[in-house]
Amino acid sequence: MASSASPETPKPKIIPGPGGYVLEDVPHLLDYIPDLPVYTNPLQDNPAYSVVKQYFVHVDDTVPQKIVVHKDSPRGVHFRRAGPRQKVYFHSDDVHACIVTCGSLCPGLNTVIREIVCGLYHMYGVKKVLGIDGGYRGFYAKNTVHLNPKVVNGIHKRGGTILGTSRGGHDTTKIVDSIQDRGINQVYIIGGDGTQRGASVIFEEVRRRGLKVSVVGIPKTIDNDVPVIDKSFGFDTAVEEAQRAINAAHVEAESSENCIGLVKLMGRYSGFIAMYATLASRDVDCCLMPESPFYLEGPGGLFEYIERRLKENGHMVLVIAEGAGQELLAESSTQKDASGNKLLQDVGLWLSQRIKEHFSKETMMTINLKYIDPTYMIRAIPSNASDNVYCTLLAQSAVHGAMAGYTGYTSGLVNGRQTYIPFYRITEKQNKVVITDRMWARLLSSTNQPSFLHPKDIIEDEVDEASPLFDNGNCNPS
Ligand SMILES: Nc1ncnc2c1ncn2[C@@H]1O[C@H](COP(=O)(O)OP(=O)(O)OP(=O)(O)O)[C@@H](O)[C@H]1O
Ligand SMILES: O=P(O)(O)OC[C@H]1O[C@](O)(CO)[C@@H](O)[C@@H]1O
Ligand SMILES: [Mg+2]
Repeated sequence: MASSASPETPKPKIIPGPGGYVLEDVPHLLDYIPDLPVYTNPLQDNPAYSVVKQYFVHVDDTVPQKIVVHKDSPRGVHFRRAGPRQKVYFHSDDVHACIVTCGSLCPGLNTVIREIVCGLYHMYGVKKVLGIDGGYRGFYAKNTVHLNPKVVNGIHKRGGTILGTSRGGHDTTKIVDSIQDRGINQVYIIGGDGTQRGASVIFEEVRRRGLKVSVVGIPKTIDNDVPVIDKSFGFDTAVEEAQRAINAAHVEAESSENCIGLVKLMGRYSGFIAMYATLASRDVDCCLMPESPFYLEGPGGLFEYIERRLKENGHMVLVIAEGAGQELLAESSTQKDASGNKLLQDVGLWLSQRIKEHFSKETMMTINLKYIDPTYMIRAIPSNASDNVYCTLLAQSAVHGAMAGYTGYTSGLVNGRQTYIPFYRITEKQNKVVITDRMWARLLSSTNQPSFLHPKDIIEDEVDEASPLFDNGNCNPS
């Protein structure tokens, strides 16, 4: 169904209220297709929900972005609370949904696919759900697969994505042509920051064409670099799996004299995996991340610290995120992957080499170094129990929002509540570890590593820049 849409780029829907309250609302199909037929939500007749008090989310329910406030502070930015609405804008028989997974693998992708299919089927009676094969390019260059609860049963126990995924290949016109030609009216797009940027331009094109199509993002990434949300699904599982590599490094290091266990972990631009794996392990003596510059030689440098730790303890464990210290490598790479992400040099191998050279040439100390790079092993696994529950809630929230006619949003957890976040808030920046925050101080005090920084080197981050993992008082109460 098409209508006479206004061609201009949609403006953010900012709704002010008393006391400095601001709702950063998400678009609705009614914004550009007036007079849409409205239906009663079929959930009201679903026996599973018959005893739930106030099952439907109140139209005015919103969730604050910041929950730590002062008594005089303004009420601040809020997002629309996710969940089922009393009225829906799709008749179940008319829904033709599709699901696509893009970017790299992440534990939980299959769980989200499963729960979107089952949510649509069991909660709303929707029978037509297509899986798009192989990421964005699958819309126009690959086959599709029909999904139903039987097809997706049990897939949450498997790593990877049953739909396949890819980088690159985002051609907005071809993708929206495919959506239009196939009569798809709900598009569920699972992926990281790049994917959400792709979803945002698909939504804009859909809106420009005036199509009755809800475009919904579900944020995934083990790197946790998607802003605003508490954390991305798969992160927890990846951190848990990284413990196995750190444990092995510790066992090796403890077993030989002057032994260094060095572990490289994923994290291209953000060091969350390295930081959380370090904090969880307590066996790590030093954690290096892209957000915290370091140097090797001289007073206060890494070599001096390693030497001290070996003399004190006889062994040590180092964790380095793959994006750390890239500026120190002689040749920094200018190569990019198909999506435009920087392809990095192997900082783990480089650091191993530099440490070995330093101790053989500059000191009388004989060292042992055991290098472990678990690479894809931390993400090519099924999600753990906590991520599985998280994926289920994200997927169900995504479905409720699309059925209620919302579009152009990412389904995300903010301060422990499911919300709908407008795409522009998700795509405007990347989430990074804030090294002026207490959490980094906690890490420094747990490892006793040097900070490699002087207070004068630190440019104050604005309070709003702080990562939700630190700032929201939920995942990591300060
Ligand atoms: N600015 C953009 N506009 C349109 N499409 C984009 C944009 N950035 C990335 N994409 C598309 O999104 C898809 C996934 O992007 P990318 O490979 O960067 O992974 P991601 O979603 O960031 O996940 P991760 O980084 O966790 O692997 C690719 O198909 C890519 O072409
Ligand atoms: O080799 P691939 O599949 O492009 O993935 C590598 C990247 O994926 C990520 O894990 C993001 O999921 C980055 O940390 C890493 O650099
Ligand atoms: Mg990314």
